[in-house]
Amino acid sequence: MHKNYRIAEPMDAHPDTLTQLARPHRKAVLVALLWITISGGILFGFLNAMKGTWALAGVEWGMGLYSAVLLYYAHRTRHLERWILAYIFPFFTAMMIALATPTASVTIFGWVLLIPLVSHLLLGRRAGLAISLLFIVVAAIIFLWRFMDDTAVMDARSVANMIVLTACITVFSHVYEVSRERSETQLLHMAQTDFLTGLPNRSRIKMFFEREKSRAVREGQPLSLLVIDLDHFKQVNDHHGHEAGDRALIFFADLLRRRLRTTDLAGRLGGEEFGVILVNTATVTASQVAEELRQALATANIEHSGEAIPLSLSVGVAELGVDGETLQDLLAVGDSRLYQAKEQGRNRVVPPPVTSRAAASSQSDR
Ligand SMILES: Nc1nc2c(ncn2[C@@H]2O[C@H](COP(=O)(O)OP(=O)(O)OP(=O)(O)O)[C@@H](O)[C@H]2O)c(=O)[nH]1
Repeated sequence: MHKNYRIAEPMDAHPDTLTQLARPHRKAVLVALLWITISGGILFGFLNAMKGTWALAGVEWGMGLYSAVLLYYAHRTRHLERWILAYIFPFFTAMMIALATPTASVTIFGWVLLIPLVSHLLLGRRAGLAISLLFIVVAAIIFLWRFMDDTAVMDARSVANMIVLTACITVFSHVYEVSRERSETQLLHMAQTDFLTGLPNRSRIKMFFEREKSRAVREGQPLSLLVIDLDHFKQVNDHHGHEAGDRALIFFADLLRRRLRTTDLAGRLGGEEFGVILVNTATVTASQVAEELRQALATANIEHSGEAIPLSLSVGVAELGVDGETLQDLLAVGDSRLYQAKEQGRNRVVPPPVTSRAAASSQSDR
C-alpha cells in the first residue's frame, strides 16, 4: 500500500527526447558535410590525379561517390545516427589514409582540426569526444611515423602550435555541446512544466503515461489515473483574492509531491484540475490513495493574510484496461466520475463501479 511516501522529484528529461530534439540540427550538419565532401572529393581527386597520385585520387573520388549515396539516405532515413556513423568512420579513415600517404605535404594535417568539430556536432558530447580522441591519437601516431626524423617539421614551436590548436578546438567543441545539451534540457523541462506549481503539465503527463502504459502492458501490471478538481475554487478567488488562490494551488501541488511515491506522477491538467498517474496500482488502491489525498487536504490548515482558506477536492478514478486504453479515454472516464462526485456534494472520491471492474477481470481471466 502507499505508506512509503517520498517527495517526488521532477522527472529528468528523457534521453530519447533529447536525441530527437538534436536530430534536425545533426541532419542539417550531416547534409552540409556531405555536400562539402562530394565537392572536395571531386576537386582534390582531380588535383591528385594531375600530380599522378592515383591512389589518393581514387580514395577521394570514392569518398565523394559514397557521400552522394549517404546524402540520398540522409534525407529519407528514420535512423539518422546509423548514417552518421556510416559517414564518420569512412570519412575519418580516408583522412588517415591521406595523412599517411608519403607524397602528401605536412599541411594536410590541418584537416585533423575538423575531427573534434565534426564529431561533436554530429554525435554529441560523449560519442563525439570518444571518436575525436581516437582519431586524433591515430593522426598523431601517423605524424610521428612520417616526420620523426624531419628536423624542419619537428620544430618544437610548430609542434606545440599544432598540439595547442587541436586541444583548443576539441575543448571548445566539447564545451559547446555540453552547454547546448544543458540548454535543451532546461527548455524541454520548462515546456513540460506548469509555471505556477512546478508540476508536470499535460504534455509531460502524456509522455509519462505512454511510457508507463507500455511497461504496464508488457509486465501485466495495473495502472490508474486520478482526475482531481479543487471544490468551489472560484469562491476561494472571490473571497480571498487571486493571489490566495495561487497559493492554495501551490500548497496542493506540494501536498501531492509529499504524498505520492517517486514512481507516480502528479501533474496539473489546467486551472484547478490535476491528474495523478499511479503505476502498478489497481482501482482499489488508487481509490485509497485518492481518499488519503482528500482527507489530507480537508484537514490541512491553509492561511492567507491571517485568514483560513477551507479547501476540499473531488476525485474521479479510472483504470487502464478497465476504462479504456488511451490517456484520452481515461481522462474522459475520470472526468465523468469527477462530475458525479461534484453532483453528489463534492469532497469525495468516485471509483469505477464494481461491475466494470468485474467485467474487466473476467475478460482478462478468459
Ligand atoms: N488563483 C487562480 N485561480 C485559477 C487558476 N486557474 C483557474 N483558476 C480559477 O479556478 C476557478 C474555477 O472555477 P469553476 O470552474 O467555476 O469551478 P469551482 O468554483 O471550483 O467549482 P466546482 O469545480 O464546481 O467545485 C475560476 O474562478 C478560475 O479563475 C490559477 O492559476 N490561479
